[in-house]
Amino acid sequence: MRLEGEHRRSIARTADGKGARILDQRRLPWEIVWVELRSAADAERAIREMWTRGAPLIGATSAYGFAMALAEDGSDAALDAAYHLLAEARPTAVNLRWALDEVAKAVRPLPAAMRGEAAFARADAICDEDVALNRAIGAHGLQLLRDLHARNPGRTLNILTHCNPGWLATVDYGTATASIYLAQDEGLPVHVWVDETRPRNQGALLTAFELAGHGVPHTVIADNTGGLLMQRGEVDLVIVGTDRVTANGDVCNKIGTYLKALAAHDNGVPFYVALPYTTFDPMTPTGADVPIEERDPDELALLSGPGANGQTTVRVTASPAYNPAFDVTPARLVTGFITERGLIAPAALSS
Ligand SMILES: CSC[C@@H](O)[C@@H](O)C(=O)COP(=O)(O)O
Repeated sequence: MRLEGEHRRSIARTADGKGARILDQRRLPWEIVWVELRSAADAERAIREMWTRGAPLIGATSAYGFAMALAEDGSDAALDAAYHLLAEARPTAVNLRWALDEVAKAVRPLPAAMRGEAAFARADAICDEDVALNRAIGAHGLQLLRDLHARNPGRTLNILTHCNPGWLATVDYGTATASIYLAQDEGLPVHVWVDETRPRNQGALLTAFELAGHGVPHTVIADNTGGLLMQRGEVDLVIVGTDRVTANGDVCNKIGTYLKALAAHDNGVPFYVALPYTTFDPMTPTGADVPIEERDPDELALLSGPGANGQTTVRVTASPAYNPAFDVTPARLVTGFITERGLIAPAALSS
């Protein structure tokens, strides 16, 4: 199953302009189901329950949710209530608060009756900008891939990624995947090792779906496999996305990213983080200061998927489970940040 078109747009305004349309990512890759969000409460639920996810897309969804609330009631009280409702939907991705602040900044000076339309316009602009940012990140990452390939032109370039840093996590292109899509489009031989990304399997379900849709050769691996592949020289570089990079360059991303960075460091494999400026958080000093989301242990204890008679769920442990959703990779393990402005060394952030 695939979605066609250069611009796949994982979020857009509904036809009547009063809501937002998202893909229900809980059902991918088995079914493509678009859902209409009609209120801030709908948007908050979709973010909290991960119908929609990925740092930039969470930001875009919250912006539309905020706009829906303001279209209904543009008063200061309604503005503050919607801001807080949405800001608390998920704690780790800084893009959520960034997008809400952008909308609030745009509408606060306006009379209540004008705030709804202005908020929708700002949300649209946030989405358009996200596409442009990812496209620019992709262009810089592509140059990096070309340079690495030129060192060993006879070989396929093996890239390892974690979680879903793709167009499903953004409005289009993705952060880490943008350069991979551009490389594939220009005929550079690439192959992607896709970490399954337990417990929610964003790699096995979402990244693999995206790469297949774009015709990129890829292989899903268990989360524990990357170290072995790196020792064997079968990974040329790692590119991941991020939910927040703090002032000192620490990288908060999906749980398991840190272990990949350690293995990459030990094996001399370059470890890159792709992100737009909206994911930098200069107000938070270090990764230790980032709130790490803890999710329902049943996400770990239960496995679900399509069975012979519809959706099947099985329990895979009889013991208590613990499910922190993100970890922190220290800046010292990061080779570079791939941004819309080019490559940035972690040391450059704190200098
Ligand atoms: C745009 S990519 C960066 C991250 O948002 C992505 O890798 C990630 O960790 C997403 O986590 P999720 O919990 O699925 O929202």
